[in-house]
Amino acid sequence: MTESPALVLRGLVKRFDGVLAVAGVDLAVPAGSFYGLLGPNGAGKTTTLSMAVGLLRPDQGSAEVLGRDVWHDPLAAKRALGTLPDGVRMFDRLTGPELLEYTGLLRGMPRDVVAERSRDLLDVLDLARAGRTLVVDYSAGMKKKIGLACALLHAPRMLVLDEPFEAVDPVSAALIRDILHRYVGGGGTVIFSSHVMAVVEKLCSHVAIMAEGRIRRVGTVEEVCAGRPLEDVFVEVVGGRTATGAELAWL
Ligand SMILES: Nc1ncnc2c1ncn2[C@@H]1O[C@H](COP(=O)(O)OP(=O)(O)OP(=O)(O)O)[C@@H](O)[C@H]1O
Repeated sequence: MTESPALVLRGLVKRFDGVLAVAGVDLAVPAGSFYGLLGPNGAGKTTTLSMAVGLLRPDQGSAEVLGRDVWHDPLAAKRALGTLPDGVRMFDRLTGPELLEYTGLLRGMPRDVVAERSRDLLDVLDLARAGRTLVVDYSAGMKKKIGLACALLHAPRMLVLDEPFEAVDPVSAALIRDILHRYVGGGGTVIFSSHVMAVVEKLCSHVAIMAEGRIRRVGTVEEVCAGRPLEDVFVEVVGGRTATGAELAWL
């Protein structure tokens, strides 16, 4: 792993209706790292990753992918990027193969390369048997997988994935882990958000824990955990809540 950053976020701030969702995020993701972004619901992970990939304009701050500013040089930055956004509508009135073809041609890829890679991705991600089913009729996990296939199609050097394991069955999750592991082994860089501590602990070289729009802990997994389970560190950082038994007495 080289230490020059593949993704640099500087002072990112975002407010929604005056409410701070992201309150000044700085992050340097080293090239060749496998980076996990953790945080409780509403911590600001999706907002941060959306600003990092050019989907949401920050109120302040900047994002750079492999040296290209996402907002000043968007084409170059996006060429180097594969993204799996959360909750962004796909062109889902297409079949999986049609969506991949559309995505590849939009990116200016040769038709035969798109066709070959699409076949590979649909096979590996077990989507080939969905046949002529429209993406709108896919299950939630299948939608994640076709989104991941679209992100990988142009073989980008950096992947930014929002909750890639959400709603995905255990067999597919293992498959996605293998694909990402190989991708990083081949020199790619991944940052992904997740709520699954075990996945982050097992896969990642680095981790950042967000809460209330700020990065609270950051470093290699060994540094952040210092010999403790990641879940314990996470609960300590974000502040755990336990039910005392008095709540929901009516239930
Ligand atoms: N489009 C929006 N309009 C208004 N508020 C928003 C919008 N998007 C996000 N927020 C708010 O910003 C905060 C951060 O949300 P965000 O989706 O980034 O969190 P998250 O860490 O990804 O959460 P989760 O783990 O639940 O997906 C939340 O308080 C959310 O309500």
